[in-house]
Formats: sequence, C-alpha cells, structure tokens
Amino acid sequence: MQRGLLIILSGPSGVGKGTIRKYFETDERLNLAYSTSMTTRKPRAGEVDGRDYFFSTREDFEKAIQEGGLLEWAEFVGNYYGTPLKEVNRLRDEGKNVLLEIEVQGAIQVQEKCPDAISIFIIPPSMEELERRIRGRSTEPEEIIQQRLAKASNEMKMVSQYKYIVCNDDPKLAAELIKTIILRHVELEENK
Ligand SMILES: Nc1nc2c(ncn2[C@@H]2O[C@H](COP(=O)(O)OP(=O)(O)O)[C@@H](O)[C@H]2O)c(=O)[nH]1
Ligand SMILES: Nc1ncnc2c1ncn2[C@@H]1O[C@H](COP(=O)(O)OP(=O)(O)O)[C@@H](O)[C@H]1O
Repeated sequence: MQRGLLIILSGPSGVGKGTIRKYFETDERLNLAYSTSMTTRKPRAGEVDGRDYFFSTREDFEKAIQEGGLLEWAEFVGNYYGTPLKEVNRLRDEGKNVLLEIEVQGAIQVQEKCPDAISIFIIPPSMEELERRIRGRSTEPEEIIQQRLAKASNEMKMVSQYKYIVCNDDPKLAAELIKTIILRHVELEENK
C-alpha cells in the first residue's frame, strides 16, 4: 500500500482555515484524515477534547516534547500547540492523506523533516477583512485578538515558505482550489 501524503494547511488566526476545511474534508476522493493537535489553550465553547484538540496541561505538553512524541510544536500567543507523531505515522501507513492545520513555525519544522509535504497557506483578501473575521468570531478577549493580529502580520511575511497560496475570499472557491491541489498530488503519487 502507498503511504499517504502529508498536507499542511496554515494561515493567520481567523483567516478561515476551519471554515474552508469543513467544505472539503468530507470529500471521499481526497482520502483525508485530520490530525488532532495537542494544545495548552483552554477549550472554546463547543470544542470537544479529542476531536478539536487534545487539551493538555503545560506539564504534560512538555513531557510529550521531551519524549519525542511530537512531529512539531510551537508556542503561539502564550500557548503550546503540537502534532502527535505516532498518529500521523499510523494514518499515513494506512494510506490516509493526513491534514495538519498548524501555524507557520510548525509548518517550517514539518517541511524540514518531510520535504515532500504539500504546504498551503491561506491569505485573507485584506488585513482589514482578517480583523473583521477574528472579531466577528468572538472567541477571544480583546487583548488576545490584538496579539493574534500582530502575529498575523509576521506570519504573512512567511508566504514564500509554502508551495501554494490560496486566498479565502469565497470559502467554497478556496475549498475547491485546495481540493484540486490535493487531487493532483494524489494523481502524481499514483503515477510514480
Ligand atoms: N505548530 C502548530 N500549530 C498549531 C497546531 N494546532 C493548531 N495550530 C495553530 O495554532 C494557531 C492557534 O490556533 P487556535 O487557538 O485554535 O486558533 P484559530 O486557528 O484562530 O481557531 C492556529 O494558527 C492553528 O493553525 C499544531 O499542532 N502545531
Ligand atoms: N470567506 C469568508 N468570508 C467571510 N467570513 C468568513 C470567511 N471564511 C471564514 N469566515 C468567518 O471568519 C471567522 C474565522 O473563521 P475560522 O474558520 O474560525 O478561522 P481560522 O480557523 O483560520 O482561525 C469565522 O467567524 C468564519 O465564519
């Protein structure tokens, strides 16, 4: 069986990664499995442990780092986020194409370790629109929104680190573009 692809989806907080993902992740042709990350961030209303994230303490997260249990990890606006390595390997060995939704520092680590990873960066139509979206979502207090927006400006400077850049103006169109990218890579892999 062919090993599954590794797909990285990044982009500033509030750009619409989660929204777009919902439009394409259930498409069976993509044969996707979402990699659930570990984080020390507190759950938002409606988030489920083990589905949206594995919510953890800083102590447990640091233990996972020390034990080499993470493919990559980063600190983002005061919290740790990381990708459990075992699960990614298990899913890829089963032939699943694994989707990581991670920030820029983590994406760079993954690309160093797995140069074949397909990296996609989602940009907003403008920084004003990004601000409207992150505020409109109302999931963070003002202080954290400010920190995330400052972070976003720096993240936008890293677009050249990615293989593909997709603008999220219309989320369905962005999802279609991402589907096309993944399907083409699946096809290339099959013809290897
Ligand atoms: N490096 C890394 N970043 C992650 C991981 N999981 C999530 N992130 C990123 O961490 C940032 C903050 O995530 P979150 O607090 O859920 O906010 P949201 O993306 O704005 O909904 C986002 O850029 C996520 O893509 C991970 O496992 N590793
Ligand atoms: N193309 C779009 N146009 C307008 N609003 C959008 C669009 N995509 C996402 N949103 C909204 O922006 C907010 C942030 O989207 P979300 O998917 O949570 O972002 P992320 O996962 O990147 O942090 C949500 O309220 C979402 O409904």
